[in-house]
Amino acid sequence: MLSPSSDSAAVVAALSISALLAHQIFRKYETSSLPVHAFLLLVPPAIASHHVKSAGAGWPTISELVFCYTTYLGVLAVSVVLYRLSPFHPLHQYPGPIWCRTSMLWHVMQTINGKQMEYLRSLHDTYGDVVRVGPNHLSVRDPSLIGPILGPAGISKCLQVPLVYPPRRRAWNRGLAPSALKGYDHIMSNRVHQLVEVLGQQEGAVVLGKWINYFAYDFMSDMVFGGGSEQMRDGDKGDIWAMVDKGAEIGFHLGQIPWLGIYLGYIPGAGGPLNLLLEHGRQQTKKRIARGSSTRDLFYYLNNEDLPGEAPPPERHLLDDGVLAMVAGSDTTSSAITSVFHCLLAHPPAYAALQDEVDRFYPRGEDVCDVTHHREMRYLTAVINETLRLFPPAPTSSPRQVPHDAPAPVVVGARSLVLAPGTHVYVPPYVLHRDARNFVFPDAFWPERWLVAAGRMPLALARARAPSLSLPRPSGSTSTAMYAADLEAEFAHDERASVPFSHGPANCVGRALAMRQMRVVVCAVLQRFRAVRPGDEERWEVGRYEREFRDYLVANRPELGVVLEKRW
Ligand code: HEM
Repeated sequence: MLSPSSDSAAVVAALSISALLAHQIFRKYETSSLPVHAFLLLVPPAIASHHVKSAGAGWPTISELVFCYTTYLGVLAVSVVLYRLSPFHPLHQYPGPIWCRTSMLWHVMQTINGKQMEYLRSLHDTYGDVVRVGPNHLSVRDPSLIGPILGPAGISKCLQVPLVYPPRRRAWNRGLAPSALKGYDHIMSNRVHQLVEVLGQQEGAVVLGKWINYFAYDFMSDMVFGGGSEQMRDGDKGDIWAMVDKGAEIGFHLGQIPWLGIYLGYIPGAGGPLNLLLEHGRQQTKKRIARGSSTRDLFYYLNNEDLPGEAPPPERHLLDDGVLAMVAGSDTTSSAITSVFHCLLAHPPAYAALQDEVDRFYPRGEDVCDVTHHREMRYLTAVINETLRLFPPAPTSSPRQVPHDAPAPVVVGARSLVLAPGTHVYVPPYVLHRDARNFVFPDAFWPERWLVAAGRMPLALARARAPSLSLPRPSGSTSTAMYAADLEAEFAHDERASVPFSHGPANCVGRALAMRQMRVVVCAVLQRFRAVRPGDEERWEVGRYEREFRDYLVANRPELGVVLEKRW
């Protein structure tokens, strides 16, 4: 309650005007500085409360403080929401659910279950190819806009989700160029042979994803830091994978509401596994920098050790690079390889076709790490492409953002998408991959589609390999048969829309390495083992993988139980 001495109408008016001013400052500068936030949110009501205090009293009462703060913050919140809903907002013209317009909290609530990719897909199915998914956030499903948004003349990466700090990208490019990859081949060879050996020692059903995780982490540690991990030998002693999974999940949610992340950063222990993950990556990096290079690992390039005349980059960039390499270099590839095995086990004809190809190129005794056959292994490539289409390891990838201080809106693509300063844009791979206009039978695993599209397999043969696929019955037809002519007419395959590694100058720098790793591991396992579903068919339910596949920037996948029978 206000004291009788106060002029409450004047105080309310002053508080409201200050709140409206604060909104304009937040809107224009989107600052993430804690002192600025504290000043704008706390100081005006504190000053006002001194004006409303009872005459002669030293300090305002609790009720006077509550009155001032609720009035101020209430007006601020209402002003923000009304502006976001109003025709004055620069994204007003784009369709989307009303709650999405008001706050990113709605988005977080819808995606906290890890199903962001399915949520975005459903929004696009309802609202079209460009949807307003947040107050200042658009999601785009039009393949013709991929180049204009992500390409060289497009929009740069959202700085709240910093991956590679842009000037550092050149060093990453050097460290993952074809010549550098050759230098990592011996590491790949040692680790792949070790994987086959440990898998051969397991009895009964194995959780394949766990072993692929161990392999990926050991390989990444050798390749990035020159060593330091022996998970295949000793197990995950430091609980690294729990840290990676949980840390990625927390980082994903905080990335959507950056101010929340800033506040939590000041509360000791609030980031939990995310902080542990960051700290672990930094420690690994510090040890590696202190040790110097014993081999040409990735840090040999990131630390400019390959450029003798060049000074090393600042330590803070190297620490960020170390954390990024640790997660991006192991979790994504492990996810992709695990998904390949899920798809093969769920589709025995595809497994049989791939086994034939592996046996042709890598019969017993042939070194699976000899990568010279990869180019000719077209079915293997089709299986990997198809797996990455259905289960992209980064299902929504990272957004782009028009800079806040851009002098004018950016206009992109033939459809002249107008993006105001500050707009975030998602181009989610999962959504593009599962659009029937880009890929016919979008939810089906059908590797043959890639061969048909490349002119390497007749459509009729590809169709015969997948008898369960059928197009909707033509109106008036009573037949359930799929006629070749129907499919010919309906066959959609737009490779522009296949973007598991994203697109453009800030795309995945590790693409070539990841493809090499996936090919080698799949060939190595198929050469040595026959992978079968564990006896209990009920437990091995095909739909479970899809249901439990979750999007936390990097996909979180369910355990994959497999029995590996030795082939010789
Ligand atoms: C199947 C495996 C992989 C997939 C599907 C994948 C996918 C992606 C995607 C979608 C992005 C975001 C790109 C964008 O925002 O445009 C990305 C970024 C990145 N990836 Fe990968 N990735 C994989 C493996 C790897 C590997 C093995 C490395 C090696 C260390 C790596 C290193 C990176 C880095 C450093 C970035 C940040 C690039 C930048 O910001 O300039 N990735 N990846």
